[in-house]
Amino acid sequence: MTETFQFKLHATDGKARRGEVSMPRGTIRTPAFMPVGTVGTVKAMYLDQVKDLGADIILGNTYHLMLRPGAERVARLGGLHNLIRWQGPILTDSGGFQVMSLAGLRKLDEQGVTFKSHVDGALFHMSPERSIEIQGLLDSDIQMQLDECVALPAEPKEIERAMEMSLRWAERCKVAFGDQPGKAMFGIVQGGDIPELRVRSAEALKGLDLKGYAVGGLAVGEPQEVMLRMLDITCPELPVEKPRYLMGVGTPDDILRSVAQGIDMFDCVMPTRSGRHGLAFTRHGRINLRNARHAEDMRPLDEQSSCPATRDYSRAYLHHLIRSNESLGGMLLSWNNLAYYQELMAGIRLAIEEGRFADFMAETQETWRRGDL
Ligand SMILES: CO[C@@H]1O[C@H](CNc2nc3cc4c(=O)[nH]c(N)nc4cc3[nH]2)[C@H]2OC(C)(C)O[C@@H]12
Repeated sequence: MTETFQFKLHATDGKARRGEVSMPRGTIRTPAFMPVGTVGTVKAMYLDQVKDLGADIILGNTYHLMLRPGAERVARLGGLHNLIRWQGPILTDSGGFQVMSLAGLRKLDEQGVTFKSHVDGALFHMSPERSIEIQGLLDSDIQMQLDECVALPAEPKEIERAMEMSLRWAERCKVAFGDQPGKAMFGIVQGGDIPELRVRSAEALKGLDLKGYAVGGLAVGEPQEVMLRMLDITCPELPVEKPRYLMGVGTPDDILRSVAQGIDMFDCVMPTRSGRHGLAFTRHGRINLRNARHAEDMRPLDEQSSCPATRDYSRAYLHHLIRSNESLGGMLLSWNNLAYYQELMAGIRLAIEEGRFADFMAETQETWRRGDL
């Protein structure tokens, strides 16, 4: 832990990076996977479990928390860490993406976004300044700029307009954030699937000398190779000595291939959301426990795992729980999936330290292909 926000690179292997982010609330070992805690909870998990699995940081969402319980209320209650009992770092997304994907967007202009809450239809306006103010009220450790993420495919002119406005909003967020030594505000590279817009966005954000850089506008339905090509173009434009965060990614394969492009931080609802729907991620690939073939299979998901959900419960029981829509089914598979994601991250970090990341990636992908489900 440090009084200020620091990023140190310990090792590189090709473009893959092994580092750590140090902050007053704790140290984040990178490459890192951040479990998503949208409304102040990593769904179906106790945060002690999340920590014990190796997560150093979790994610919260400005959009959801401003609606419920409300940013000023969270501040009155002592901040998000105090309320949810998570003492490590928290990164909060700024709300723009959630407004586009969840709320009833009413207006988007230079001033910000005006939207109707998906909870009760109430009207809200959020400017870049208000987004940073809300993240401050939440006592967030890593705050994201307000940006406009355009769903792909989109017209180049539309992508350019959104990218340029996001740059202007980044400057306003930097001013609003001011100087908070133990915290960080990250810029977000936009530019869709257009290389020269990606480069322009990255270069302009680099000029703002921010503490970290996210790559946004991806994992919005584009093919994996398009996402990877945008990383291949964007990462070289970002400062080597600052952390890089790929928003909303992804599957285990997405993560491996993005680490290979130089990404340090990830978040995705995949392990928790798909766990609640019956999908298990394992060392041997994915298992859909809804499938009737598991109904009498008394094997656990993986008897060699250190995670009780993975080692001690039969597939037959998990199948029964998911088919019966019992809470315990989602709890056990969320536990299994987050355990698998953190085990994958630990394997990635060690492989980079030992200079064998390419072999680790190939072996892991081969194990998934071979299955043994
Ligand atoms: C696989 O999960 C689905 O895919 C989305 C994740 N993909 C994603 N790309 C993102 C881009 C941005 C961005 O450009 N800017 C800001 N501020 N935040 C972002 C957050 C993002 N998350 C999840 O979001 C929904 C709920 C649509 O389905 C999930």
